[in-house]
Amino acid sequence: MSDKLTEIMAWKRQEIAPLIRAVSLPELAAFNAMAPKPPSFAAALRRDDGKLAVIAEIKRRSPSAGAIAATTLSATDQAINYRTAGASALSILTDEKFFGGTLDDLTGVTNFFRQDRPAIPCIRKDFMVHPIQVLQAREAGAGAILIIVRALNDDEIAALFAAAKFAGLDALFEIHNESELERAVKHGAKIIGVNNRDLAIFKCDLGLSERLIPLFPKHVIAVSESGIFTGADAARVHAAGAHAILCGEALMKAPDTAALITEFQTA
Ligand SMILES: O=C(O)c1ccccc1NCC(=O)[C@H](O)[C@H](O)COP(=O)(O)O
Repeated sequence: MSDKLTEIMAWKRQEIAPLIRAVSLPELAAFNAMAPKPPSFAAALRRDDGKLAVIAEIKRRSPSAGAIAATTLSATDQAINYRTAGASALSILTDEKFFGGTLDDLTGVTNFFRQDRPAIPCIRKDFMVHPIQVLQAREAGAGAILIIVRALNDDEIAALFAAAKFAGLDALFEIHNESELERAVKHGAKIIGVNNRDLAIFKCDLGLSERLIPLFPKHVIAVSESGIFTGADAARVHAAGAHAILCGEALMKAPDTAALITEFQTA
């Protein structure tokens, strides 16, 4: 791992160091029992009609694209736009340094939608390394966390996944090659996403989803992430077996969000 992800992970470990304390599984379970239950992320990704579910990402900037939206963009306004346009779930980047997001973005969005039915689930999109971030995600109303297989050792993955389960959260395992897929499956992942973006050179290749998704165990929910801009792109990964796509830049910049989501869903 010698690329942007290495730099981000090094920063993340430094950023959360002052917050770290032991977080036990009973503590997470107790919090889960008393907090309002978040809508199921996993359930939202399997559509009854067989169409692609769209996880719409709120992303103000990124290392690969630079500025995507104004720093002043309201995450809640963007979430309302996505929901109205037909998104099945939301991905909310909470990393500030590289993506311009905050945990408050996530809290604001989940609070806004708390009474809405059907509820829309949110994933906390951040670089998770310690169960304290899982507790933060649950407190902020997320329904899922991200586990980037390549960035973590097996003990860290096991600790994060156990924390997520006890906190009542789903986990999206992100992979980029066959050996990472094998590791995700070994950990019992139920939702696996192929990141089409090579984080060393920032190039997206949908061929990666086409290569890896057909290898997923049948019970796993398959997500294709990054570099999806058109209905034709969505059709490629749908044909490969994706249940859902995770899309940021294209949706953030779309002049007509509903039209693009419909294009993705009907691909
Ligand atoms: O997007 C980046 O530049 C990036 C760089 C380093 C680590 C992660 C990165 N992206 C995180 C993501 O997973 C994407 O935001 C997500 O898949 C959506 O991608 P896109 O639709 O291409 O905006």
